[in-house]
Amino acid sequence: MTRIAFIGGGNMARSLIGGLLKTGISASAMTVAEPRAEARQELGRDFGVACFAESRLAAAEAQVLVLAVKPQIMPALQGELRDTLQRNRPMLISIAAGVRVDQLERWFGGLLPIVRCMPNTPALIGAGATGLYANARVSPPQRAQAQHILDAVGLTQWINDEALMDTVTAVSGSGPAYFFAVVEALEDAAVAQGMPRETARALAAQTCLGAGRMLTESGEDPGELRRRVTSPNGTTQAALESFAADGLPRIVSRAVAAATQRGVDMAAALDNAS
Ligand SMILES: NC(=O)C1=CN([C@@H]2O[C@H](COP(=O)(O)OP(=O)(O)OC[C@H]3O[C@@H](n4cnc5c(N)ncnc54)[C@H](OP(=O)(O)O)[C@@H]3O)[C@@H](O)[C@H]2O)C=CC1
Ligand SMILES: O=C(O)[C@@H]1CCC=N1
Repeated sequence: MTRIAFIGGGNMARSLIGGLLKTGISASAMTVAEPRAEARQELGRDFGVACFAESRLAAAEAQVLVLAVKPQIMPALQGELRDTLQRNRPMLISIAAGVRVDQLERWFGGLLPIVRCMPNTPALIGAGATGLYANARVSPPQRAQAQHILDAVGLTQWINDEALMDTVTAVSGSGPAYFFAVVEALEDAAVAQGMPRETARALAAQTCLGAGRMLTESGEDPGELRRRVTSPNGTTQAALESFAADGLPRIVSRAVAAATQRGVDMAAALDNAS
């Protein structure tokens, strides 16, 4: 039985643990390191996993360590995990935004198999999207193991060029927030026209779900699906012309560029600090 230790028991770790339990992995195969006593209690109660205040105790028997702390915390883990890593040589799976494989190798050891990945919060309901990148030390079985862990919470895509991991973060890692922001704006627009907020929310949220399902289930091009909604000189055309006049593609591309750059900058800040 492969033992998996989560270092950090916050939102993303909870999503992954919940997903893994649903695939049939036993709670006894997982441990969690989490400094907050209340969070440890909740993890134990909700998932039946053993929780520890100290990372080295959670990691002691693990073949796979999922590093699920905030990027700024990552360098501090090296002291806590040094002995365990030297003894067990586990595979590391980092989910931290921005943090590069060469940084992980520097902090935790260049000989370790390391997977850098970027999931997203819909992982909580098994509808996540994750990009994964592996260093040269990751063997084919370890690659399959990492994919199995992330497959438990949704779709996975291997990325061959690590520089694109910041793009993954900007597109699907942060992406759920963009769609929530669009739903908020749609809702506000409907309310401004006199619609009750609950009605506006229900219509906007179901439209988001329906459009997403059409896209993923039909396999059709989004442009084609858009054209099918758009009657000549109809209401959709009026809205899309307004979007075009306001420069929607440029707005989106600038936002994705800003998120990508923030990932790069977050990693650079860690270079300067560590
Ligand atoms: N939220 C998102 O949408 C996504 C986040 N990510 C990445 O996932 C990572 C975790 O994010 P998220 O789950 O949202 O964050 P959370 O803050 O919810 O979880 C991180 C947890 O790690 C704990 N922690 C802090 N220091 C240590 C330590 N030394 N040892 C063990 N645990 C520690 C924190 O405890 P305490 O609260 O006491 O500090 C907290 O419970 C981040 O690196 C983020 O970039 C990736 C994809 C999507
Ligand atoms: O905002 C962030 O930095 C994290 C990474 C992707 C989603 N949330």
